[in-house]
Amino acid sequence: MAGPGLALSWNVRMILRHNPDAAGEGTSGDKGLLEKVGLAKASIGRTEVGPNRVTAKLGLEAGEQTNDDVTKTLPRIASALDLPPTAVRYMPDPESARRGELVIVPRDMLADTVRWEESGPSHPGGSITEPLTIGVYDDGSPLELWLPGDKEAGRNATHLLIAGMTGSGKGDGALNLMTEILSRTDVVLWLSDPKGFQDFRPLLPAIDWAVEGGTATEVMVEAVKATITARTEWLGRHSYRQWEAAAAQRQTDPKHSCRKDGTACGCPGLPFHIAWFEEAGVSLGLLGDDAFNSIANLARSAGMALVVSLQRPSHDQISTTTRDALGARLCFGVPNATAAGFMLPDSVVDAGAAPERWSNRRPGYCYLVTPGIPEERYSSPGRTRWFTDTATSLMETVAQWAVRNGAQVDPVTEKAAASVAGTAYTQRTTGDEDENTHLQADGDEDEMTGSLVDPEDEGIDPEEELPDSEPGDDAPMFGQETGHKPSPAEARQLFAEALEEFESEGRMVVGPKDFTDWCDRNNLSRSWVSLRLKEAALEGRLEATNQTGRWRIVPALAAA
Ligand SMILES: Nc1ncnc2c1ncn2[C@@H]1O[C@H](COP(=O)(O)OP(=O)(O)OP(=O)(O)O)[C@@H](O)[C@H]1O
Repeated sequence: MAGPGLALSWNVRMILRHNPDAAGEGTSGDKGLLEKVGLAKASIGRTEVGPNRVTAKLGLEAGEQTNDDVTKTLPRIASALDLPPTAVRYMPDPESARRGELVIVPRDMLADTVRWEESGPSHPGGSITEPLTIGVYDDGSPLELWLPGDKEAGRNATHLLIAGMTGSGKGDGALNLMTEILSRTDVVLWLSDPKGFQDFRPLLPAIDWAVEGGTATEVMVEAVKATITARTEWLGRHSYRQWEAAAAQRQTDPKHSCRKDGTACGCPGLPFHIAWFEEAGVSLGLLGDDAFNSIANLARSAGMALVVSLQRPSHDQISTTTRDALGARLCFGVPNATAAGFMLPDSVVDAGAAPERWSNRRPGYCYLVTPGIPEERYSSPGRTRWFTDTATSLMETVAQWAVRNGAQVDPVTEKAAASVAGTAYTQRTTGDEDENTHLQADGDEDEMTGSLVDPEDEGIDPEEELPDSEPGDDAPMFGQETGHKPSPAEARQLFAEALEEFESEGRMVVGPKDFTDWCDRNNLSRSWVSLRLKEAALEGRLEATNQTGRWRIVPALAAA
């Protein structure tokens, strides 16, 4: 039975308000269309028409063609219908190699930019369990995601990987998400941003801990590791199989008591926790994939999510293992199909997703692959909202609101972070104090790009006997008096003082390179420092990190 609903091209034209008959195509138009694109023997079944969406069941001739053939013809279908390539998608039926559904979204509803301040946060004062709305899909429905899991909704907790090339609108996309997070009442945010909070400055007051610079990020990662353990333990003790909104509140339910006698314990709640690593190519390069990986795998059961943003989604920035451990992806325009393939699952690319077609010409356009959203949606483009200068004052308002009404860090997370980061955490400054005193642990640009092991130190054998420095070995070359060479006991004392000084400055991860000036001042060699660092680790003053030659200071000052 042929009805008007059966003709794809007719419906597409109707939606676009073109006169269907003018083109000489009525309900019989589909045959011609399919023939033109090389699918002559395919048949179109039930067709549904929405305000800006036509979906049609497609059946291919048995044994002749497969769903892959349809995928290949998508650009030609778009051409035949005179639509942009991203307007046509195909969802293969997982049960059949020759059936699927063609989805056509004729009008690009994303072409008009939407300013963020026109709508502002979607659920101000709500819970992080409500959807985080970051824009719209091309059919006008909300573009949203969740970070915490929900057993009843059948949704897993996830981390998020955000990628896009310069100018693709990744920065504004991040602001959409961050303003959503900060307008909820049961979540705490930590942020590492090597770009000096360029995009996020108005929101800083609401961020519990914000760091820039390589060493400070290392410290934050060490703190995240420690909090994972403490938080998982807390959730277990309070009988939560995974984090849920009730965990963030004071524990008044006997079902979630840590007391043996089964009465309500009244413990303070544990807000959801997000650790956000901007331009993570830098931090990943510094920290190594393994460190990130292990964190990503364990954090989800601790009521924590990682948000990781990357400019170049490729193997040299992040391993496939880490990428997969992160789960959800938000992909803005990318330079080429390889980058798209790295970010999006094959099935999503096959269904028509092609972020390389936008590159940086369509800022804000993105694909979102995330738990809780039906897979058919993954290949639908969305657009995040635009942040202009006029958004700043509303961002500041959101931040001020969050300072008063948002979640405070809980004692469990706070203690675990302080036990590792010491004063770097306990004396952290927030944006509402002094903009210029943010923890910039080293401010050393070089440090941001390369290995943390100084090339000069790479060859050092830590097992080597303590070398006797030759006189003059460490003396300044010109114009300064040859300094006094400290005795071994003095040297150790100076070294202990140096560690205390690093600690008081919040520089909680150190290596020989950090002692360069100190060596010059004290007439001691870097190889002596390397050995002394190792000894200090044996004594418990330092602890090894995942990076060779980098040591974490075990806080003494915070504990005192
Ligand atoms: N949804 C949007 N609609 C319209 N313009 C947008 C949108 N999102 C971002 N833009 C604009 O596009 C340009 C690039 O955006 P943005 O700076 O966020 O890109 P980016 O990917 O973060 O680039 P970079 O990595 O260089 O910071 C900016 O001028 C921004 O205002």
